[in-house]
Amino acid sequence: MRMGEAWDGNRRDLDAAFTRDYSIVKIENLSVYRGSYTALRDVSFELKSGTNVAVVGPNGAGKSTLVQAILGLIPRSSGRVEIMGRPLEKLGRLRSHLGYIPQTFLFDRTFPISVGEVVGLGWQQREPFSLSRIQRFPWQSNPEKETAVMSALRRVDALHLRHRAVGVLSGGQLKRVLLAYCLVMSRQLLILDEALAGVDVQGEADFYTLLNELKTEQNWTVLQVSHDLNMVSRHCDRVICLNQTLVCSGAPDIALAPQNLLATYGPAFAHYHHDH
Ligand SMILES: Nc1ncnc2c1ncn2[C@@H]1O[C@H](COP(=O)(O)OP(=O)(O)OP(=O)(O)O)[C@@H](O)[C@H]1O
Repeated sequence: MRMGEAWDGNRRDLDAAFTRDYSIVKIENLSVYRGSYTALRDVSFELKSGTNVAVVGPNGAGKSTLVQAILGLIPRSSGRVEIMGRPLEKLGRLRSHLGYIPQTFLFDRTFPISVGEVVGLGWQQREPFSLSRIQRFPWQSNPEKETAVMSALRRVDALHLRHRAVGVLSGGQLKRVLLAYCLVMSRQLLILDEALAGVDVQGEADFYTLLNELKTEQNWTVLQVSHDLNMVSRHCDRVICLNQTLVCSGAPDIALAPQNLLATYGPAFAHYHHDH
């Protein structure tokens, strides 16, 4: 049973998504202009259910642009994005099955909201169209939600932070809390955009281990932008090398082979590789 199992009118789509080799994301000929600049050109790939896929590439390669286009946060110039078998524009309530942890999570650190309350924001009722007691009196406590929040925080080893103000958390603690926010409801796809930037080496390794455990338990498909090729090669199933266009993709030992890294990062990589 997946944590935070949710009611959804699109049950058939979800059942399909639980089976292996189901296509969670399908990108066809995606191009994105940012102003007059072509940030992404003619990118196509598919993500299968239950895989942990990294997007790597140099600064300005279009990695965040790709993630934002998949989430529908920025417009596409051309091409098609399908999520769970549906065009992005027709995702409807299935959108709640996407979890996203951005590169930077900017908020007012003096805002008085606790960790438990933040995670609770990710929880939704099972029957959204019925006027339940909770919807009529949203300030009243909801035992189902409390249980879901506690079990998500426990799973990311952050239950002890539950009553702490979110503004006082360290970078690593905040990332765990955001992961709990994603975990409190059933999700299919988790997108992380350099989510571990600024987290120390041990924290990063622990987070990757936790992410892979959750991927197996929850059958999450994970798409993560990362600059840490070492972590990527150890923890991801597939790697997509991007530099404005898709340079290559495949298992880490193939995609991260020196000739592919040279094609992705250019001569600067050759110097780096030589010096280390
Ligand atoms: N809002 C914007 N307006 C105009 N150009 C932008 C905008 N955002 C990004 N760009 C440009 O699009 C290109 C791709 O940027 P993007 O942030 O997707 O790269 P990235 O691979 O995520 O880089 P990094 O590794 O540095 O985070 C860059 O040349 C960037 O300058």
